Amino acid sequence: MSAQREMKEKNPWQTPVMIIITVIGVIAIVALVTVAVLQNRPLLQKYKYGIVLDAGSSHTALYIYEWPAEKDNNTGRVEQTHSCKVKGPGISSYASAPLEAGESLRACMQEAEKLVPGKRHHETPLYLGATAGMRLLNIENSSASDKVFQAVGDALQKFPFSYQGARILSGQEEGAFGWVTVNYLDDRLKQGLETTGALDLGGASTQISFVSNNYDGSESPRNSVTFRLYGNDYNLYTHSFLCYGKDQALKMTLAQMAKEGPATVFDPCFHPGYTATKNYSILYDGPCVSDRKPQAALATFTHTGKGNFLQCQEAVKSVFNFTYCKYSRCSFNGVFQPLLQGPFGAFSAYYFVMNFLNLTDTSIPLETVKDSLKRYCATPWNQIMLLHPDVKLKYLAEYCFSGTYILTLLTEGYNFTSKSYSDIKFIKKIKSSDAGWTLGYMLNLTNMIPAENPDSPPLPHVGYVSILSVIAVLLFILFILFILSLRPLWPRCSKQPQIV
Ligand SMILES: Nc1ccn([C@@H]2O[C@H](COP(=O)(O)OP(=O)(O)OP(=O)(O)O)[C@@H](O)[C@H]2O)c(=O)n1
Repeated sequence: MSAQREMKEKNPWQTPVMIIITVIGVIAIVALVTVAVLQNRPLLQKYKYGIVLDAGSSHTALYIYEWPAEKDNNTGRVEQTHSCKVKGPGISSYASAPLEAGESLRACMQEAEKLVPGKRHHETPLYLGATAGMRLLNIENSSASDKVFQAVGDALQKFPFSYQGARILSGQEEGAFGWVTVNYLDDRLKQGLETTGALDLGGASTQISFVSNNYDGSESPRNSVTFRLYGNDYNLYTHSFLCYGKDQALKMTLAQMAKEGPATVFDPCFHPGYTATKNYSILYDGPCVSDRKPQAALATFTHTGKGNFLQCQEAVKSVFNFTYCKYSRCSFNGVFQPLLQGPFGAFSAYYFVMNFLNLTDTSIPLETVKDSLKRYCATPWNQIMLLHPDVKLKYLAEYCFSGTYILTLLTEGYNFTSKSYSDIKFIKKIKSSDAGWTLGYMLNLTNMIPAENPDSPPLPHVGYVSILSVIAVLLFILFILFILSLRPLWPRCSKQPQIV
C-alpha cells in the first residue's frame, strides 16, 4: 500500500473537507471582487458640451467646451476643444446693418453643429456675451445696440443648441470671469492655492483683477467681487477701464496729438517712413474720443511716423489722468487700486503684442525690454514690412504703439515696478483652453463651480478594488488556518482507520 493511500485511509475526511472549503472560498472571493468591480466600475465616458460666443469690439470668437458627463463638479475637468474666429469685425460694427451681424456668425455656428455630437445638441447651452464694443454702442445708440442683439439672437436660435441669450457683460463681470478662468484652469480654486491675478487687454477695454491681502472691499466697494468657491472665500479687486483697450487708446492718443487739427500729424508711435492719409472723422467717432474734436477740423490729415519710443510714451501718458485720487491709492483716472499682489497672467492683446515683439519673457529686465522697443519703434517702416511680409499691414503698423501702450499701462497706470514686472506671465492658453472671460462665464452660468468642496471618495477605483481583493485573500487564509486549527476536534474514526 502506497504512503498516499495509507494517509487517505488514515484520514478519509481530510481531502473532501479541504476541497469543499477551497471551492467555497474561491467562489466567495471571485463573487466579492466581481461585485466590487461591477458596482464601482467607471461609467462609460460620456461628454457634455457648452458653447460661448465672445462678441468683442474687434472680432467675435466661438469656443466649444467639453467635460465628462458625470463629473460636472470637478475642477480642471472642463476643457476647450475648439475655437472659431468669426470672419469680419465685431458685432458692434454692424450697427447700420444688424442682420449682417447675425449672418456673420453662421460659418462658426455650422462648424459647432458638426463638432458637437448630434444627440447632445439640444442639451448644449449656447451663450453670447458682448464686451466693450457693444458697451460703447449701447452708450452711443442704445436702439442700434438692441437691433444688433435682436438680429444675433434670431440667427443663433436657428441652430439646434439650447440658446441661453445674448447680453452685454459689465466690465466687472468681464474682469472677474477672466480671473475665474485663469485660476480654474491652473487648478488653484479647488486646492485653495494662492491665486493668480488677471490682466486682460481688449480692443476697447482693459481689465485688472487680483486678490490682495490689503483689500477687503471696504474701500471703493464697486471694485469688489466676492466669491465662495470650493469652500474658500475670495475677495477680488477688479476694474475695467472702458476706452483703454488698445484700439480705443490708439484713437485717444492720436486724437490728443491732433487736437489742434493740423494737416500733418507727426506720430512718434509709428515707424519713420510710415505715411498715410486718414479721415479726421475716424478720430472722433465713438464716445471715447468725441470730446477731443478740434474746433475747426480739416476733412483729412497726413499721418506720419517718427518712431520715437520715449516721445510715444509721453503721448500715451497724456491720455491717463494721474492728478486726482480720493482713495488711499489709485491707478489712474481717480480709480482705486490696492497694492499689487502677484503673480499675474496677462492675456488677449497683451499676449498678441508681446509675442509679436518677442518680449514675452518677463525675466528680461524692464529696462532691456524698453531698449528693445526703442530700437523696434525707430526701425524704418519699409524695413519692418520686409521683415514681416505675412502680417496684416494694419496690425504691423500698430505694434510700436501697442508695445509702448502696454508698458505704459503696466508701469505708469497700474504701478508695476522693474521688480514686480517679473511677476507677470504673458499667456495665450492654459492647457488647451484660451485665457479669457468665456470659460469662467460658462462655469458660473452652468453652476459648475460649487460653493463648497464636493465630497470625493477617499480612494481611486483601482486602489479600492486592490485593497478589497487583498482583504478577501487574507480572510480566506485566516479561514483555512482556523479550519486547520480545529483538526484535533475532527472525528476520531477518521484518525485511526481499522486495518483488517
Ligand atoms: N494677432 C493679433 C490679433 C489681435 N490683435 C489685437 O488684439 C486686440 C483684440 O483683442 P481681443 O481680446 O480679441 O479684444 P476684443 O474682444 O475684440 O475687445 P474687447 O474685449 O475690448 O471688446 C485688437 O486690438 C486686435 O487688433 C493683435 O494685435 N494681433
